[in-house]
Amino acid sequence: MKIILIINPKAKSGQALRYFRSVQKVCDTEGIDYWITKAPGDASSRIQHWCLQNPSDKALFVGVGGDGTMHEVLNGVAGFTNALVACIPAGSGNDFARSFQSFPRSHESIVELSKWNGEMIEQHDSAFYEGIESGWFVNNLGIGFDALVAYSVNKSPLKKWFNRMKIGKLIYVFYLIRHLFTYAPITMEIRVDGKEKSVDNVWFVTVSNQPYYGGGMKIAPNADSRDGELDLTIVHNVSRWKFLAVFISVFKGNHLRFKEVTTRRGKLIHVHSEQTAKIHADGEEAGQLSKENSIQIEVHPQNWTFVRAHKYGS
Ligand SMILES: Nc1ncnc2c1ncn2[C@@H]1O[C@H](COP(=O)(O)OP(=O)(O)OP(=O)(O)O)[C@@H](O)[C@H]1O
Repeated sequence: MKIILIINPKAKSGQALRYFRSVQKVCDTEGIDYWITKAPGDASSRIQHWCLQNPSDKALFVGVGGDGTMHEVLNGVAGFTNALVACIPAGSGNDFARSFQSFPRSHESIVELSKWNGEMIEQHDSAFYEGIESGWFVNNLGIGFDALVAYSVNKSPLKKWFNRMKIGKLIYVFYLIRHLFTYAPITMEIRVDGKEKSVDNVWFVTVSNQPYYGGGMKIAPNADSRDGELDLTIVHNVSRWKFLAVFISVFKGNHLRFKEVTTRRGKLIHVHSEQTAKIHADGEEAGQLSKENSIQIEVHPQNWTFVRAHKYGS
């Protein structure tokens, strides 16, 4: 079994790279391979290439970065039975690591990984989305306001500054408030396992495979990546000020008590709108909804293998 660290040098303004430099010698001694990604998308394509070139070998791909890095690792291993996944969280939000027991950023983690004996394996669900763009996600996919916030955060020149001040997670709140007073909610037709409903004044719909997003907000407290279903959270018909209250309550997962928050659960989801809305998958840009297209999201139960750490690290 090969163990390969996938290091995103851009994650949390270089945190992943700094960690890797501190353990590079241990990797060399322990026989752990490493790839430093060269650009967005590089991790997925290199993993796919490795799996195709080595069909009779197995590899454990350890993402060293944030949720964008884990999103790329998952898109790389999808469909390959010779690839497993682990995580050393080194990003700004690290929502993946809140639900999937990851390795701490330590020298010991590298040693533990090198001695890994095939135990601590778990099967988890992921989901495939198809609209203008298509791909896999493992945390959540959002349409509407939350995608707009995610786009702004990803493009923001302020991200470095927030990370340097050690308040990286607050950048989501910053852009939330910025867009709060200008965002125009839209009507969406939402079909869950064949049951369709038209919902007016939707701020956003989030489809979750695990509870967390946006750097620790518990958007779908009941989501479980092993139950073969996706959890929808729909925020609609809410005034701007109440929306702020709803959003603040998401940090603790208390938003479900608001009548403006509807939840549904299912395996196959379609969303359509006559108006445009941005889409994110695991916080990464994933196209947009418009009247010419819809998006379909389908859960694929237990289709990837995770190697968890003995102790939690985030
Ligand atoms: N070599 C690279 N150069 C530029 N961007 C890269 C490179 N490798 C990966 N990326 C991109 O970097 C982006 C950010 O990575 P990631 O999400 O892991 O870190 P983060 O934003 O700090 O953490 P989080 O998503 O947990 O808040 C992702 O969109 C990923 O595709």
